[in-house]
Amino acid sequence: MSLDAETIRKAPKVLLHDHLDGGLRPQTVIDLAAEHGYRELPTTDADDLATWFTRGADRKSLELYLEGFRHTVAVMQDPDSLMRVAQECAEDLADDGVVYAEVRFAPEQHLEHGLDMDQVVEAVLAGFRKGSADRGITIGTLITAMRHAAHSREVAELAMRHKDEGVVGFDIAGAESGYPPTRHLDAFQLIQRELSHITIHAGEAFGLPSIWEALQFCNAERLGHGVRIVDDITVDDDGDAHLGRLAAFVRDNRVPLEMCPTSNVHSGAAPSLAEHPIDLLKRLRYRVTVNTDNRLMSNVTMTSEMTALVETFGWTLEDLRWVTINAMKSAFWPFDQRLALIDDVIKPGYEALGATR
Ligand SMILES: O=c1[nH]cnc2c1ncn2[C@@H]1O[C@H](CO)[C@@H](O)[C@H]1O
Ligand SMILES: [Zn+2]
Repeated sequence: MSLDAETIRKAPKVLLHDHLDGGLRPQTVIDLAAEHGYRELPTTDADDLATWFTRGADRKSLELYLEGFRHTVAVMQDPDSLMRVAQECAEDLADDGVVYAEVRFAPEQHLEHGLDMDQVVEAVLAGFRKGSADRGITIGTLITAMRHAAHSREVAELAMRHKDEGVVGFDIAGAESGYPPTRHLDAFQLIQRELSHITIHAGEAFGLPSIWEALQFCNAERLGHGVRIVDDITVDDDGDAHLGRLAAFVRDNRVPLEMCPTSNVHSGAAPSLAEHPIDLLKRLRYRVTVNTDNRLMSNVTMTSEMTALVETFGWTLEDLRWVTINAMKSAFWPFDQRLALIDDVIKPGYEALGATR
C-alpha cells in the first residue's frame, strides 16, 4: 500500500500541540463575525479568508505570524461561540483520524464581552465534550497564559480549578523574544505544587536560554516546538553528531518535542521544510512528536503534516507510528489510559495499514 494522504488519514494519530483559536473553520469565522457584528474581516469568502490567514502567517516572524489571531479571538467572546469552535475542533480532529489530542487556548483573551475566565473554560470544555462524544477521540485541554501579559498566576489557579473536568496542564505562549519563561515562575510553581503538568513554548523564536529556563527553572515536562535545540548540536564532516550539554540533557531525559514543521517555516523558526531539524532529531532519537500548531493559520491538518514529512524526508508508516507512540507516551493523561490507547488503538491501527515492526 502506498503511503498517500488517504492512508495517513486512516492511521491513528496523536496531537499534543494545537491552538483552539488557530484552528477555526474559515466559514465559522465568517458566521460568527456576522452574528456578532464584527466588521473587520478582510473578506467574507471562506476560501479567500483561509488564504488570507496563511499569507499573513507565512512572513518569517513569530510576531507577524500571531497577528491573524486578532480576528479569531475577536469572534470567540461568548459561550455559544466558544462552544461551537471547540465542538467543531473535536469533530475536525476526529475526521482527520486523531484519536487523542491536547488542545490549548488562553482564557484571558476571551473576556472582552464580559465573560469571566471560568465561564470561558466551561464553555470550551462543554464544546469538547459534545464534539468528541462517540467519535473515537479523547481531548485533553491545556490552559495557556500569554507570556507578554501578567496574569499567569491567576491563569494557573484557573487551570487548577478545572483539573477534574478535563484540564490536563498549563502552558505559556505568545511572542517569545523578550519574555523568558522565568517571568512566570510563580505560576509554574503553583502547577507543580498541584501535581499537574507543564509544557512551555520554548526554542521557537528564541534559542537555547529559553529552553534551558523552561526545563531547569520552570520544570517543563515537554517543549512546545523546541526546534532551536539544534543550536546545541553540531554535525561534523563524517555526519557524526556532537551534542552540547543542553542537547544531551533533552535527549537523555526523553523530553518530548512538540514539533510543528509547517508553522515553524511560516514563523521563520526553520528556513524550509527540507531544512527543518525534525528529521535530524528523529535520526538522533530525540522524543519527536508531530503537531499542527494552528490548522487555520498554517493551513495544515495532522494528515497533511505527516504527508509532508513522508514526501520531504521519505518517512515510512513505521516512522509515523513511532512519532504517534512517542506522542501518546508523552500525553498529560493517566498512564493506564495512555497504555490502553497505544495497545488497543494505535498499534492495531498501524498494523491494519501494513506497518511492520
Ligand atoms: O507557535 C506559537 N508560538 C507562540 N504563541 C502562539 C503560537 N501559536 C499560537 N500562539 C498564541 O497562543 C495564543 C493562545 O492559543 C494565541 O492567541 C496566539 O497568540
Ligand atoms: Zn503553539
